[in-house]
Amino acid sequence: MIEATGLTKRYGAKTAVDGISFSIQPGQVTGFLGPNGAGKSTSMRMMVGLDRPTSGTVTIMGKPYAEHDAPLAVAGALLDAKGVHPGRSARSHLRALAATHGIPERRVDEVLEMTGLSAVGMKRVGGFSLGMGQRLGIAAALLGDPKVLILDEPVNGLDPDGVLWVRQLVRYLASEGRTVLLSSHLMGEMAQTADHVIVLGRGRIVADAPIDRLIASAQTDRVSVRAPEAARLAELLLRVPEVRVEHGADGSLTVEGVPAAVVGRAAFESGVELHELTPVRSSLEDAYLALTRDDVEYRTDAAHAFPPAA
Ligand SMILES: Nc1ncnc2c1ncn2[C@@H]1O[C@H](COP(=O)(O)OP(=O)(O)OP(=O)(O)O)[C@@H](O)[C@H]1O
Repeated sequence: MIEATGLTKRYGAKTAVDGISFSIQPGQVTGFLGPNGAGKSTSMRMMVGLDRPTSGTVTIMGKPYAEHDAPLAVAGALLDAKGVHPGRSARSHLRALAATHGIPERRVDEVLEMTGLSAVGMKRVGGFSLGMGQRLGIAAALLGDPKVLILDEPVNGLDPDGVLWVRQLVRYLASEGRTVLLSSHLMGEMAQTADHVIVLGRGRIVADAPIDRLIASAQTDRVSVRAPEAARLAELLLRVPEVRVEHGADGSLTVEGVPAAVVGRAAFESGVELHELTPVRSSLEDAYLALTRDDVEYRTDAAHAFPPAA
């Protein structure tokens, strides 16, 4: 369990984390989401004592991380996969880490095996790909067989196989009763991995909820429709005041503002033939974008970023 109370971090005039409180539960995967600069990494660094809170507290299994006798057995973190000496081999890096924490050497082989790095354990880390570096960072986080895993963008740089591996690994670790917190900007991946999400915006919590509830909260009436007489159907539907209709490049219509039953009835009563009538389910991305619309620090106005070709 990770618990924060009034957790705050200021860097000069900048408030990176602004008095947040939360409780991250064992036995599930919690996703940490938020736009660039929202304060996710700063919060994670404070959890493992790499940054000192300006005020407030964060504890892991009931105590600040640094106060535990065997901290690597309490929490393992992947925060900066580049923080390894490039001249060292993966194995020697992990052996040194194990030795300083009283962890038996056979555990090094176990984590190399778990992360698929056994074959390259003797290779210099400087020659590692981004994905191999991420795997080594995860291996280091797992070294102490910790109760809590804190992973900052673990799938960054991984190929689809690696992304799937991280998903299966963290789900397995959570099923064993561990607490797993991970950040990612990949909403589709997060939707398949997390049970619960905490969304930050400008250092504050904008949502803390089970993922299903968050996605459901973004559900709107949206229906995908295909009809041979699409233009006529659109004209009919637009007579209803709250309806908006978008024409897709593939000839489909997306109808917003009324449920599928209303669209179906309107088509039926007017004798318009339908080939498809599908309610469009909201996604984690829809929910996330709606929640963080006002909290994006570095915004690109798409209309200006991509001017229409002359
Ligand atoms: N050492 C530092 N000194 C000054 N400002 C910092 C420092 N570390 C972070 N910040 C600022 O604090 C804010 C939060 O940064 P943080 O890295 O925690 O965000 P994040 O949510 O992890 O973003 P990203 O998704 O881009 O990784 C940002 O505005 C950042 O510029």
